[in-house]
Order: sequence, then C-alpha cells, then structure tokens
Amino acid sequence: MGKYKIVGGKKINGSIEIGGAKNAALPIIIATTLAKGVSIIHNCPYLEDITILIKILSRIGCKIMYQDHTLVIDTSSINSTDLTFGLCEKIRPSILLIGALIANYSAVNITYPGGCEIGPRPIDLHLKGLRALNINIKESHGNINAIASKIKGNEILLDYPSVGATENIMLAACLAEGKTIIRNAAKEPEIIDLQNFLNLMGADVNGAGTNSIYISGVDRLNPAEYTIIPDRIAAGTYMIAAAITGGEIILKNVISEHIQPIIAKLKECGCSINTNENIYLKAPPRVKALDIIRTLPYPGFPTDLQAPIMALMSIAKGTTIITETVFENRFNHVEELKKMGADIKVDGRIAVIRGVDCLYGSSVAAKDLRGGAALVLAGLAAYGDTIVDKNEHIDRGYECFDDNLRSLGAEIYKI
Ligand SMILES: CC(=O)N[C@H]1[C@@H](OP(=O)(O)OP(=O)(O)OC[C@H]2O[C@@H](n3ccc(=O)[nH]c3=O)[C@H](O)[C@@H]2O)O[C@H](CO)[C@@H](O)[C@@H]1O
Ligand SMILES: C=C(OP(=O)(O)O)C(=O)O
Repeated sequence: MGKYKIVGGKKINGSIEIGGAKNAALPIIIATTLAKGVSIIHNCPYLEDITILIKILSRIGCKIMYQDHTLVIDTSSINSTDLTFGLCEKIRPSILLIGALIANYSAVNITYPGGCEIGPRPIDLHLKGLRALNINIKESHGNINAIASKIKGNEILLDYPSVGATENIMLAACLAEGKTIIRNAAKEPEIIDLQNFLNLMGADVNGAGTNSIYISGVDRLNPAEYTIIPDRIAAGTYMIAAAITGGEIILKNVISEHIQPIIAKLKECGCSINTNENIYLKAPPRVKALDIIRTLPYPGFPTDLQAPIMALMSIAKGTTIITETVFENRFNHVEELKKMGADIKVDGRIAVIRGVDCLYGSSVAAKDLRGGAALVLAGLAAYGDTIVDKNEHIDRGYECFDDNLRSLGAEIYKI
C-alpha cells in the first residue's frame, strides 16, 4: 500500500515500449491448466493480479517460475481443484478456472471472483454458458460447485458479449464432446489471443474476433509456448498522458489496430498521430472537447479508458458527454477529479464534463485501477502537487507506472 506523488506541469516527451496485456495474460495462464506438462508464456507483465494468479495455481499444485517476463508453468502435478482458500476473490479471471479445470478434473469448487469494484459484475452468463455444456453448477454459501462427467458441445447465445463469459465457455468447450458455437461472443483482441494459444495447444477454435466462435472438442491438449499481445489499455493510457500534458510520445511494441478507437478520439480532439511500426503522437497545447464518448464492447471505445479520457476532457476546450454503457458504476473517479477542480456532473451512466482552464494538485484516492490511473494523469497536468492514495489499485494493471512516466519526463514518486 502506498501513494503516488506527482509534481504537475512537466510535459510527457519520449518513447516507451508497451508490455504484455494483463487481460490477455491472465486467461492464457489459466488455459495452460487444460494440458498436463510445461507451458512457457512470454511477455507476461509483472503485475499484482499475475502474482495472485501464480499463488492460486501454486496452491493447487502447479510449479511456476517467473523470470524476465517469462512464466514457465508445469501443470502436471495439479492435485486439487478446491479453490476456496481465499485468493480467488481477489482477481476477476479466477472464475475462468471452472472452464479450464472442469474437463480434466470433473469437479471444481471455487469462490466468487473479485476485480475492480465498478458495478455488480454478476457471473450469470458464465454459469448459463457452462450449464449449457452439461456442467452441473450449484451456488451455495458464497461458493460455486461445478461437476461434470462429460462436457457436451452446444450452441450458446450470450445475452451480452461478455469477455469473461466468452473465455470461460471457450475453455470448457475445447475438451467437450462435439461442437460448440458461441453466438454474440465478445470480439476483444484478448479473445483472439486466447484462441491463438488454445489452437497452439491443439484445440480447434475459430471465429474469435467475430461475433460467432466455433469450437470442435478434441480429446486432449498439449502444453505450448506463446507470447502475449501488447497491452492496448496501457498504450492508450500513455497516449492520454502525452495528450493531457501537451507532449509527444512514441509507443513501441503496439498493435495499432487494437487501439483504433482511442486513436480516433485523440485525433478528433486535436492530436496528430502517425501509425507505422510504432505510434507517434503529438498533442496540441490544449485539446478540444470530444462532444460524445460512449463506451462499448470492442471495437467500440473501451470502458477501461473511460476514466483516463475523462481526465483529459476535464481540461479540454468545451463540453464532453461520456456515457458508460458497459459497467453500471464506473464513475468512482469523478468525485476525486472534482477535488482537483474538474467540472463534472453525473446522472446515472452519463457524465457531463465542462473543460476547465486548469486542474489543481490535491490529495485524492484511487478507488479502482483505471480510475486511479486517471487521477495520476490529471496530476501530471495539474498546477502543484497531487497525492494519489491507494496506488495498489493502479499497480494491479500498470507495470512500473511511475518509472515509465518518469522516463518520459514526468515528476512522479512512490511514497
Ligand atoms: C480481466 C479482464 O479481462 N477484465 C476485463 C473484462 O472484464 P469482464 O470479463 O468482467 O467484463 P464483461 O465483458 O464480462 O462485462 C461486461 C458487462 O457484462 C455484465 N456481465 C458480465 C458477465 C455476466 O455473467 N453477466 C453480466 O451481466 C457485466 O456486469 C458488465 O456490465 O472485460 C471488461 C469489458 O471490456 C473490461 O473492462 C475488463 O478490464
Ligand atoms: C476492470 C479491469 O480489470 P478486472 O476485470 O480485472 O477488474 C481493468 O483491467 O480495467
């Protein structure tokens, strides 16, 4: 637990290499448990959520080495699928362990998942999908008990393109009898990364990145070696850091297609952006307001960048309306931004941001991961010093956030 202190007013200027995506790495590490043996995962970011997942997997018997962003995991000695020891509630993707373990071990006992507090975050779509695959699931006393003697493929229509539910069904269906089709599937790049890894293991999965995913069950999967995609949300956050300080940035190791929604919005508010092998962004001294931003499933504007773009819009010229359509309660950062001088009104899922001439350094607290990052970004642009308390939220999703920002010219310290 700690705080970030930011001395505002320094322009972001320089280049940065983007690391592996948290939201791709976590499901892929979990997917290694579908096979017995040693899998090797490169470009794994050093993040608190990964550390917790390593502890969970170690508790059920996996042997794991994690060095130089490469995770070597031996799943051949898994000796338990009782996951009720009090760690699964700390991270969101722990719930995917049902889909990953059920085929080989027939029973999984697990607590509800955790993750950012950004609304109720039910798991009904996960459970409905898994039940459709002939998995018997009972919920009692805060635990979920899944039992299956034979997983059977099925056609599943998701009521909403949930990222986690799509991943859970993909994992469970790989070793099912017969074919599974997931309709209205999530299309996020992390889903494609999971498909690519599963297919390297010997699975037969097609269609990820579109709204229908087709999985033909196979008898067994093998360990595999894989490199995680770059983190599109971290990339977007650093671009906004440059935009909010009127700076310039070069992003290396990014897949520009994955960040088109943020590139489009940053261009719209006045930044010049070139996308070649790297991405180059130059910001104007003050950006223009964006009129309307609606968060949407991919390829819409990502909800994970809603808080960071709100920090930017809080000092833009003009008024922006942001509608958060994905999560029910993802405006925890608003009251903190207001302490820094932002003019924001919220009505339900809509926030109206009237750009002010400047923000002022204040003492604020991160309530969740991206909201916390947004406060750091606001602090970079503010007059005076900002203290962002509860930096552990931020460190769940940004590797070496302070070191990276300092290397780009910011004055930020962990205290
Ligand atoms: C670890 C990880 O990858 N986290 C990401 C993942 O979270 P996560 O997988 O939890 O997000 P989902 O896509 O599942 O959630 C989207 C919406 O669907 C609702 N829902 C979801 C499942 C369900 O069973 N029932 C239900 O109602 C949620 O409450 C939310 O309102 O995708 C989100 C949406 O892009 C991102 O913000 C998170 O960073
Ligand atoms: C909401 C996020 O993560 P999680 O789903 O792990 O809480 C996020 O990465 O912004």
